[in-house]
This record gives sequence, C-alpha cells and structure tokens, in this order.
Amino acid sequence: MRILQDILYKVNILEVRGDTGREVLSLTLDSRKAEVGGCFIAVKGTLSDGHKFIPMALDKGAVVVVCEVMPEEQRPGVTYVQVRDSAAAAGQMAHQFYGEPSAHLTLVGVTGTNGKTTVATLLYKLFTGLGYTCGLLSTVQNEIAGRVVAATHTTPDPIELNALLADMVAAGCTHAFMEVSSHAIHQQRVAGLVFAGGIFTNITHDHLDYHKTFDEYIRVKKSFFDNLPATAFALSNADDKRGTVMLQNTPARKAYYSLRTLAEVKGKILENELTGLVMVVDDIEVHFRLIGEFNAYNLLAVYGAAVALGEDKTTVLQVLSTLTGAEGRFDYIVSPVDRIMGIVDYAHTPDALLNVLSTLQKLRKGGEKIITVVGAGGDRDKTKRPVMAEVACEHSDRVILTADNPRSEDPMDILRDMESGLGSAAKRKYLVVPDRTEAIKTAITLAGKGDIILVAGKGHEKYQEIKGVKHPFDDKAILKELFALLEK
Ligand SMILES: CC(=O)N[C@H]1[C@@H](OP(=O)(O)OP(=O)(O)OC[C@H]2O[C@@H](n3ccc(=O)[nH]c3=O)[C@H](O)[C@@H]2O)O[C@H](CO)[C@@H](O)[C@@H]1O[C@H](C)C(=O)N[C@@H](C)C(=O)N[C@H](CCC(=O)O)C(=O)O
Ligand SMILES: Nc1ncnc2c1ncn2[C@@H]1O[C@H](COP(=O)(O)OP(=O)(O)OP(=O)(O)O)[C@@H](O)[C@H]1O
Repeated sequence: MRILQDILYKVNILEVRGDTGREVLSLTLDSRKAEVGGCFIAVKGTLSDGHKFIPMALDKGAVVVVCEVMPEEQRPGVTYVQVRDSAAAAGQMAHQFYGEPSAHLTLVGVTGTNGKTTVATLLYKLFTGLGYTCGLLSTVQNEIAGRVVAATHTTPDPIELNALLADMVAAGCTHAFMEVSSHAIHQQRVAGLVFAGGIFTNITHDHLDYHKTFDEYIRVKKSFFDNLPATAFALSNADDKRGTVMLQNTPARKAYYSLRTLAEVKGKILENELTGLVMVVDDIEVHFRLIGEFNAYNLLAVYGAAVALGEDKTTVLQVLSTLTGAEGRFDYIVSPVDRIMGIVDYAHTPDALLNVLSTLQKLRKGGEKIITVVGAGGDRDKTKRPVMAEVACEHSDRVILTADNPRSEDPMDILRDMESGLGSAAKRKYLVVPDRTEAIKTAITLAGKGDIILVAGKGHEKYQEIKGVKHPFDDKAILKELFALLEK
C-alpha cells in the first residue's frame, strides 16, 4: 500500500488541495495509461504539455494530480499537488513508490556520446562473472538477473525505470548498471536515484537537434556528475577534451582513466589486432577479446569502476579478458568463401564512424579494401549527415550510401544531404543504393578475398523504420544470408 504523503516525501511542494493520506495505486506520466485510483503527473514535454491531459486522466479514474500549474477547476474527491518541477517530482515519487530500489542496489550510471552500451554491458557481464546477481538497463536490452526485458529507450522514463530496478531487487540483484542518456538527464528521468558511481566515456557532436548547442549538451552531461552523492565514485576519461570539466563540480570521489596521460587508471596498448587487444593495465599484461582503441578506453572504464567498487584487480582483469562486447558493437562474421570480414556496428555518429574506420585501418595487415555501407537516420540531427558521408569516404576504399531508419523522411532527401558533404575526390568512391539489403549485396559484389565490409549505423536493431512503420531488418542476419549464397 502506498500512501500519497509517503510518496511525496522528497518532492518540492508548492501547494496541496485535498487529502494526502490517501492510497495511490499507480503512477503515470501519460493520461492514456491513467488507472482507477492512480496518480497522474503532468509534465511539460517537448511536443505537448501534460497539463492539457489532466481531464483525460481524471476521466480514466485517476484520483491524484501532480502538476506545476494548478488547474482552474478542481474536481471533488481528487487530490491536487502543485510542485515546482513535475519531471523531478516524477523521479522522486517513482523512487518512493517502488520502495527506493536504487538504495538497495549498487547502481552505476554510464554517460557519454559513445560507449555507454558497451561499458554498461561489460560491467554487467563482469560483475555476473565475479559471482554477483546483476541487472542491466541498456539500449540493446534490459536484463534482470539473466532475464531479458525488451528496452524501449536507452534510459526509460522514471516510472518504468524504478519499476525495473524494483524487479531487480526482488530478483535478488545486488548490482545494477545503466546507461544514462543526455535526454534522460535533461528530462530528469534519473531524479531521485541513489548512484554508487558514475562513468563518463566521451563527448562529441550528437543530439544537437535536441540540445541545440554543444555547450548545452556538455552542461547537461556534467549535471549528472554534479548531482552524484559524495559516497559515489565519479570516473572520467582523461584523454577526452571535456573529461576534466565533467568532474569539476562533483562531490563524488574523482578518478580518471587514460591511455595517454597520468591517471589513477592507466593503460597502454601493446598490440591492437583483429584477434583482440594486448594491453598493460596497472602493470599487468592482459589479452582482451575486444577490438580497437575505443574498446581499450571502454575496458579501462569498466576496470576502473570495478576497482572503485572495491573488487580485486587481478580477478577483475582475469574475467574481463574472457568477455566479448555488446551485440551490434563491432560484431563480426567471416564469409566461408574468400574470408570476407563483415562487421556490423552501431556507429551512427561521425565520431563513432571515424573510430570504427580508423580502428579497421590500423587492423588491416596488407591491401585489404574497406567497403562501408552507411546511411543516416531521419527526423534526427541533420548536420551530421554530410559529415558521416565525408568520414566514410575519407576512411574507406569504397562507400555505399544507403537508408538507415528514414522514419518520416524521404530516404532520398537524407541521401542528398549526405552527398552534399562530398567533394569531387569522393565521387569515384561512392555509390548510392537506397535499399539497404541491395546496398549490402553491392558491397559483397565489390569485395575480394580478405576484404572488410563495414555495415554501420543500426547495430543490434532488428527493424528498419520507414514512414512510421517498423519493418523487420537485421544487418547481421542479412550479411550471414548473403555470405552463405557465396558458397553456392
Ligand atoms: C524527445 C523525447 O525525448 N521525448 C520523450 C519525452 O516525451 P515528451 O515529454 O516530449 O512528451 P510529449 O509528447 O511532449 O508529452 C508531454 C507529456 O504529456 C503526456 N501526454 C501526451 C499525450 C497524451 O495524450 N497524454 C499525455 O499525458 C506525455 O506522456 C508526456 O508526459 O518523455 C517521454 C517519457 O519519458 C519519452 O517517452 C519521450 O521519448 C521519445 C519517445 C523519444 O524518442 N526519445 C528519444 C529521443 C530518447 O529519449 N532517446 C534517448 C537516447 C538518445 C541516444 O543516446 O541515442 C533515450 O534515453 O532513449
Ligand atoms: N569509447 C568509445 N569511443 C568512441 N566510440 C565508441 C566507443 N565505444 C563504442 N564506440 C563506437 O560507438 C558505437 C556506439 O557504441 P555504444 O552503443 O557502446 O555507445 P552508446 O553510447 O551506447 O550509443 P547509443 O546510446 O547511441 O547506443 C559503437 O558501435 C562503436 O563503434
């Protein structure tokens, strides 16, 4: 039983009209999901204002309304709570409603433009390998002690988030690892959570459709660290230009990881091959199965976090050395004929694409060609489209520009935006093949023995979203099917 005044315990309240001693059966931010006996929290969103939907929530049986602006007319029998910030209230109320689950877990949040999924997934695998029962909240999927729960967001809304954390506590989890997107920080989806640690991977040009300026994007990410408790650790990448700024005002225990400078967690790459990485970490030489310099950073972040949580260094490195990464992140298959290497990677930002391509360039031994299949998403930051095409052409031997998730946009418009970034030198390198399956097929036709095909942008996704409809689509499965045809 949840009593309203208990759930409101940490909320900054301006005014209450009605009974706060009443029971609340459910919480929702969406009037369409309001239930009899439940509480509707009205939040001002990016498209509309939840306050408009208060009557709808009440018609559906809600008995409590939490809002920033008191409605002019109030219905009898309903409790109205006016708060300073309803998005923050949603986080704090959900945390109380679900029994403060994060306080019963060692919860670590990972934020940054790239690497969140890889780092959170590696942490989940590492701590599971160390013998703990763990939970994971990631873009690819959520996991509760090994049970997979589909993910809708990188970071779910505060109500779903706290419900998932409560499920983890109920399943006996002691640790939880979660991605914290910049949208989530800005919309206060993590308000009220008790973090044991926060990790910063890196920050580059992305999500400017939402955050408008790079400075604002940095400010939002930094606020996650500003709000960590003093009992938590804050671990940042010393080699990222903004790595120090991120931790500037955090009350948490600060530590840095680095491949290039002095830091608490110091790593050095000895070998970087298609078979894995050999690194020296804290004077111990280790072979890792993950590939590429950016994964060296991810591994250092994971190692640093485990050490900050008091785990034994040698045991951590032993388990880490056995792990593979997350699905669709530098995921590869090799064709049975001609040993063409097909790599599926979620790189959908210029920086991530550059990272993958530079990694591949460093890893090739001889004259293997790199053939890149890449597009850009519709209804998202348009400025990155020409840059993605430019990066692809500059760092590959051949490029096939194709559709990603065009969403509501015409794929040809997106492809034209991409082409606008290409000068005359690139003209001989690229082809435009809008159909993604055909584009992958074209790449295979162009590939010779030992060549590398990078299919970038969609990673683990199992669909392609065209005109609002999600069609089944799986880059890795298509590569596999087409590779099998080479045998016939
Ligand atoms: C732009 C954005 O982030 N939107 C998120 C936001 O919605 P919003 O606040 O803008 O919603 P809105 O449509 O303006 O409505 C305002 C309020 O009215 C309510 N409403 C609306 C209609 C109605 O009939 N009744 C009603 O009560 C809504 O529930 C909402 O509370 O809050 C919702 C609840 O938390 C999210 O589901 C929604 O995610 C949308 C679907 C989305 O696509 N978000 C993406 C961009 C996102 O969050 N991505 C990041 C990862 C980014 C990355 O790293 O790649 C993520 O963490 O997943
Ligand atoms: N530390 C890193 N630095 C730069 N690029 C990285 C790093 N780790 C992974 N990448 C690249 O970025 C892509 C996205 O990686 P990952 O999914 O781990 O990041 P993310 O932050 O979770 O992104 P998203 O929130 O969009 O899922 C990977 O497919 C990989 O190519």
